[in-house]
Amino acid sequence: MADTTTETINDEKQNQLNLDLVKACEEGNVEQIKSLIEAGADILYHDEKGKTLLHIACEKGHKNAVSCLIRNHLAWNSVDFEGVSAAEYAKQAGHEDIYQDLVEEGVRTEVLLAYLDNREKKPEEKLAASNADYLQRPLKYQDDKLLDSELNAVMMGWEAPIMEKTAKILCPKEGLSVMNIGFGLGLMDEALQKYKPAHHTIVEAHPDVYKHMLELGWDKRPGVRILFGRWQDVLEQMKDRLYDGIYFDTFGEYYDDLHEFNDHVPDMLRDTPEATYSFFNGLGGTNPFFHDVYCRVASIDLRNCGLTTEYITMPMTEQDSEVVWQGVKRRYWSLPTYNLPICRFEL
Ligand SMILES: C[S@@+](CC[C@H](N)C(=O)[O-])C[C@H]1O[C@@H](n2cnc3c(N)ncnc32)[C@H](O)[C@@H]1O
Repeated sequence: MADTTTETINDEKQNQLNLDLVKACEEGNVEQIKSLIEAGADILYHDEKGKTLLHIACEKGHKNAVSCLIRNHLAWNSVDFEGVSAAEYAKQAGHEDIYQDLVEEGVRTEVLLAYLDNREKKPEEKLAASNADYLQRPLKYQDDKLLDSELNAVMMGWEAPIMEKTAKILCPKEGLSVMNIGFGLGLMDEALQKYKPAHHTIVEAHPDVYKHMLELGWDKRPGVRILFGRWQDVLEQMKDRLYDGIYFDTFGEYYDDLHEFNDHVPDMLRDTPEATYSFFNGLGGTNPFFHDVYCRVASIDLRNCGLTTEYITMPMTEQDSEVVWQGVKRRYWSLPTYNLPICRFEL
């Protein structure tokens, strides 16, 4: 049986080490931080609100302490129990340089992880399980929403200004050739049609959405061709022509899938300075820090495909009211701005 007196002494010693480490982080004393970690202080220590050592160092503006904690494997994306990242603590306290350092750290880690992850995955594992699940679940169109059977919002009407602005950039004049992956509520496709494209391919995988498209007569619209199937499965048909504008906005897929799609874009986008690719930039849509990291990661991935990315920032207000999210399981957007990606061939 363990000796309770010894255990109490050990607990007290551990507590003291942890409190000393908190103090060292508050003071930004890097030498002290290092020696306390070596002495066994808990780098994963957090308070009752989930505030980690990284939050403390960020809030106090101790740049060197932040990098020391990261070098000692404290996660760059640590969040408190309310989901607020350490980087946001830095920003809120006016330490923009630390915020940017953490964005850099996040980008480095994510790019590396994505590379390692992709290298290790077999092709069949890359088929996102959640996309297959999603495609089997029934959908319903309700007011200005498209919902799945678990009340996840596949698409919502508040995104209309994003779709309209993007469509105008993708199809700036009549007679162009455009492609949209993911019909949803048809907001993007309606917006593209306003600019009278000569050719308009729509790729859609969900049978309920496809049925809805046929009911609305999309298959009879001039210049429109519908490719029914997962984009992964109809790539060959998608690639049988070139497009001046391409938009990607699917559901139940991950960043990996977007990344994989990006690799195909140069084969389909017309080789002109105006030809544009864009995608729904919902990555990290409920956390400004993760969103910033993902915007940078996406630009790096696209640069590797020979495309430059510029983000146009749009103020977002429509999705602010609680009423908009009534009846929806999860609020997937809460940022005050939307970063609309414009990706073009590097000249
Ligand atoms: C977010 S909605 C698109 C909304 C659309 N941008 C609009 O303006 O209404 C996503 C759409 O992608 C479709 N989708 C999901 N996975 C897909 C895949 N792998 N290939 C093609 N379409 C897919 C969904 O069925 C859904 O209709």
